[in-house]
Amino acid sequence: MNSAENRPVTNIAVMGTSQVGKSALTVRFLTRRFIGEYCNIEAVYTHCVAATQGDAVLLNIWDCPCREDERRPWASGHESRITWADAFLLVYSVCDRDSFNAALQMAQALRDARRPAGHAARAPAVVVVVGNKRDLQHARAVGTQEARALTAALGCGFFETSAAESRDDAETVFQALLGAVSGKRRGGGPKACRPPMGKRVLGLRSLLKTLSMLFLRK
Ligand SMILES: Nc1nc2c(ncn2[C@@H]2O[C@H](COP(=O)(O)OP(=O)(O)OP(=O)(O)O)[C@@H](O)[C@H]2O)c(=O)[nH]1
Repeated sequence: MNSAENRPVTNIAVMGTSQVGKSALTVRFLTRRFIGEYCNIEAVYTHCVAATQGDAVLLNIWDCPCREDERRPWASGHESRITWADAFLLVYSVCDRDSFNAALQMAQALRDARRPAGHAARAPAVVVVVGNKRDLQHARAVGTQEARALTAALGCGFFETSAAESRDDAETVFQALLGAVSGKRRGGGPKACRPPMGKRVLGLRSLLKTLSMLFLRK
């Protein structure tokens, strides 16, 4: 067994309604870049990160794209994500109240799904709600204090980000998720897990290739 196989693995599902910046945040975290236009592909990115607290972690990030008309992305086909993920990043746009309402409903649905009635309590997932597009202050439709209070009431972490303007916001969010997951795991040992069945697994090299294809298209 090599050292990579001994690394703790953390699975993160990035969810939210369409056009809120799920791919932008994921790509910003993985490459430190904002390219403005993202392929609408569903992919699991595998990446090794040095966690702020503790050793290196192998991260699987499932960027779940959402169709334009899909206002309830948690309503169907999400069971595999719920069982697969250690943590959920629920993204909304601070300029789009519907996307915020959807993120709250998603957080609620995750909480209910991870604690099925009549079953022994299962470890609740780490859920962080992220209000993205903080740079678009003139178009803001969701207040910071309101969002902080409502997400806290659901037991979620909360951040506001700008994938477009900040190089550090995405890093802060993903590191907070990693810290919360490893905090929960302490004593339980690393989880052995794989990318979800049937999903395309991309390393950083494939992601960079996809990004350079996008640049060349422009
Ligand atoms: N101003 C601003 N625009 C952003 C930001 N993040 C993303 N965008 C833009 O918002 C649009 C949607 O971004 P994506 O990352 O593709 O959004 P998504 O949630 O992955 O969208 P789907 O694939 O449709 O689910 C793109 O035009 C991005 O350039 C941000 O922080 N600020």
